[in-house]
Amino acid sequence: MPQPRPSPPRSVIGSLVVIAAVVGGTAAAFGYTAGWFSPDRITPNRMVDAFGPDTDARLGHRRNHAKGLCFTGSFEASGAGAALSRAQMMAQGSYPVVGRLNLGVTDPVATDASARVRGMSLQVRTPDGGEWRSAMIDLPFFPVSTPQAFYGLMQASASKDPGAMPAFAAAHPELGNFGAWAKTAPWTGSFAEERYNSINSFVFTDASGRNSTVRWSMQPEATPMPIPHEELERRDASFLEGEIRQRLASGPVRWRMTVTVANPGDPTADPSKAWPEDRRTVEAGTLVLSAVQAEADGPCREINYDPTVLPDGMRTSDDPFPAARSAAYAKSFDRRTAESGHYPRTAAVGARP
Ligand code: HEM
Repeated sequence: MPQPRPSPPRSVIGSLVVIAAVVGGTAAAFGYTAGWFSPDRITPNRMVDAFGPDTDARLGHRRNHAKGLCFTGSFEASGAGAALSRAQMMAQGSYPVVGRLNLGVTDPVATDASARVRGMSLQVRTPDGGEWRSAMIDLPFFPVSTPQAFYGLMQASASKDPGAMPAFAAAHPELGNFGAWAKTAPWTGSFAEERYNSINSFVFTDASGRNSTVRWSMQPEATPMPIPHEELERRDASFLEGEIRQRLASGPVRWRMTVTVANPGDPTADPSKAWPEDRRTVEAGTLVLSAVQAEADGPCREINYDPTVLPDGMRTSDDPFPAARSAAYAKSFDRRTAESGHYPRTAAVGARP
């Protein structure tokens, strides 16, 4: 008869219980993050899925702001921004930039005239190893107040139910401001004539440890020339790329970086609310765009312009968007890099006429 096995000592049982709890807890945490336990939970995957089905044309491309082109240049810091942030890119000097001009579309071959929203993404690197990434748009404010509402907006706009959008708009009156902007804001014929805004707020910390909550904008040196939308519709599908290449033939294109400081009580957590016009501003420097490159082969192709990648002296604020954006951009990045075979390096699909 086999000998009964001696019982394990109490300390071993205790360790096993702890390990089981840790393993079980970790699995539960993964399950929770993946949304297995709560069908209504918004996960990064669901957020990215909400931009629409992965059609063949989209494979390998960004799941939003899918059409764009890369650029290189520099950020010429005036030094004035050092009053707000100790980040090296705010100290007077010239720092290399890899950026991306893009359109707020989910289809990489959408026509330029179909995109109401244009974007600019930047990566600035400094000799101390600091890195600043930003993805801005030419809207003055975001259409909705929270990431959850943005998800709801995408679902409502994709819904076959004719009542979905009116119901969403009734529940989110801030959307009316976007509707008014989209109807009345002039269209221009150039990426160079747009003002690009951070929309989200961030916290800058100066050398003495003082914090300021800020938003920033890239203000064009070029004068915006309004063009009727019907006229843009008659231009070729990628007229914006052609225009910026032509403009660059006569020299670099510039924007001034303006940092706006919130007053106490300003809505720092709600990007659908613009701050009053009279807020303190600091001219931090000039963005110089010197050359553009097709995205397929360009230096921005593999950059994830995650707005939470910030140098020492800058951090996220109480605005919930950057964290939600970071999670969604990572998912989109994972998908598009895994599908890179569908987006050949030598064919500039995004720039097809
Ligand atoms: C929760 C809200 C948001 C979600 C889920 C979202 C989602 C996305 C995704 C999935 C991408 C593609 C990322 C990649 O593949 O690298 C993207 C790109 C972009 N988004 Fe957002 N976004 C959000 C809010 C915003 C806001 C508030 C702005 C405006 C400041 C913005 C501006 C941009 C721009 C300019 C790009 C292009 C970035 C690039 O050039 O790589 N997004 N967004």
